[in-house]
Amino acid sequence: MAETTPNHTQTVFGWAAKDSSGKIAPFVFKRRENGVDDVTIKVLYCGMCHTDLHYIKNDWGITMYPVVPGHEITGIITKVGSNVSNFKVGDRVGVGCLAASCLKCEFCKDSQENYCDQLQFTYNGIFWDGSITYGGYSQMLVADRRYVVHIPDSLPLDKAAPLLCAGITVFSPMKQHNMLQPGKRLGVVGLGGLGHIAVKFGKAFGLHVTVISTSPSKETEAKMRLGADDFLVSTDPRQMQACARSLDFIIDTVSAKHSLGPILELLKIRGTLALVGAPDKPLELPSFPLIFGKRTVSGSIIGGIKETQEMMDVCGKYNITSEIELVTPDHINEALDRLARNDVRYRFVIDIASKSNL
Ligand SMILES: NC(=O)c1ccc[n+]([C@@H]2O[C@H](COP(=O)([O-])OP(=O)(O)OC[C@H]3O[C@@H](n4cnc5c(N)ncnc54)[C@H](O)[C@@H]3O)[C@@H](O)[C@H]2O)c1
Ligand SMILES: [Zn+2]
Ligand SMILES: [Zn+2]
Repeated sequence: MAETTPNHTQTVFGWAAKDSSGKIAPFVFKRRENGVDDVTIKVLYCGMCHTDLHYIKNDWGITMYPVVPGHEITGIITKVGSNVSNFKVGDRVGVGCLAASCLKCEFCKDSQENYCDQLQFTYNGIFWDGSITYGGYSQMLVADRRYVVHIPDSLPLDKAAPLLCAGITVFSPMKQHNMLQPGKRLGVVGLGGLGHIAVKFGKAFGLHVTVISTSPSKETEAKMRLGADDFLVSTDPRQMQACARSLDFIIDTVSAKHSLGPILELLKIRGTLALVGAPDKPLELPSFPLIFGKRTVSGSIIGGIKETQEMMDVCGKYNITSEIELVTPDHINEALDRLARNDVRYRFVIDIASKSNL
């Protein structure tokens, strides 16, 4: 589609999945010319979110191949359109999951574009001009100014990249449920890309943080490297029962089907479980832990752009970044395999600029 759109004349090098095999390969494609509301970004780094893997493998049955994944993008502005006043050439910026929304509905007007029903994503979306969007596993991006954020000077662009999706995805529900101030007890289920940033936010905001994981091997690191206070092995009923009714709020970042019952029992009466992980199979919701504990299960998708900028500024203030493993574009497939095996501490980030061309 992009190839047939008239003003899509800029040739870009990137990396795409062409089928559901789980592999990506070099891919040359076209992007639109920089419009009046656009900025052009030289992509320096792109985080590898588990959502990329879901799309690459067509886990959710909605992938439009070829798909150029990547929505944790940082880089430098190289061009700005005539309507752009809040960015200039040379600015350090980031682009997350959002590429377009209707700009008119109640959610767009209230800076909650992420709940607009016409929302289009940075990849595998349909832009306003009808073209398919291609993401950050590529050397250059053209983005509408309304979906771009500034990166504070204090944050390195590689370690800041995962904040654009993993960071805002855990920050937004934590904020909504008043978990940005000290005193409360937070649970984090799944210690991957999203989960480890939730632990960091929890500690920065003075919360007591309990990690709930299937992997006992992660305990030492969770406590020593990330500062978690407690660690529960979710498959150990004794440990789980000993902590029943102890947490105010739990964020569940697990990417595959798992049981919710034992997790819900950890919540205090009237506590909330926020689901952000997106398994391809439905989760079973047992009614007893809900009715006996007056508990709530909620969901949340990324965050709006205003909130993303707020989160970025908070990260600048508290010096919060992702723990990353930097990979060159030649090693994306190895990184995808490791991501699928849950073997990552805690986010792969592609050093896009390490490869000058394909
Ligand atoms: N709601 C949103 O806006 C949003 C945004 C980004 C990502 N996501 C989704 O969140 C999920 C996590 O993303 P991520 O990038 O942090 O992934 P990740 O692979 O870095 O982390 C996932 C964690 O889940 C654990 N896990 C996997 N299978 C498990 C199982 N069966 N039981 C228990 N634990 C298991 C892994 O060990 C890992 O710690 C993905 O499904 C992703 O698509 C949602
Ligand atoms: Zn993501
Ligand atoms: Zn809208």
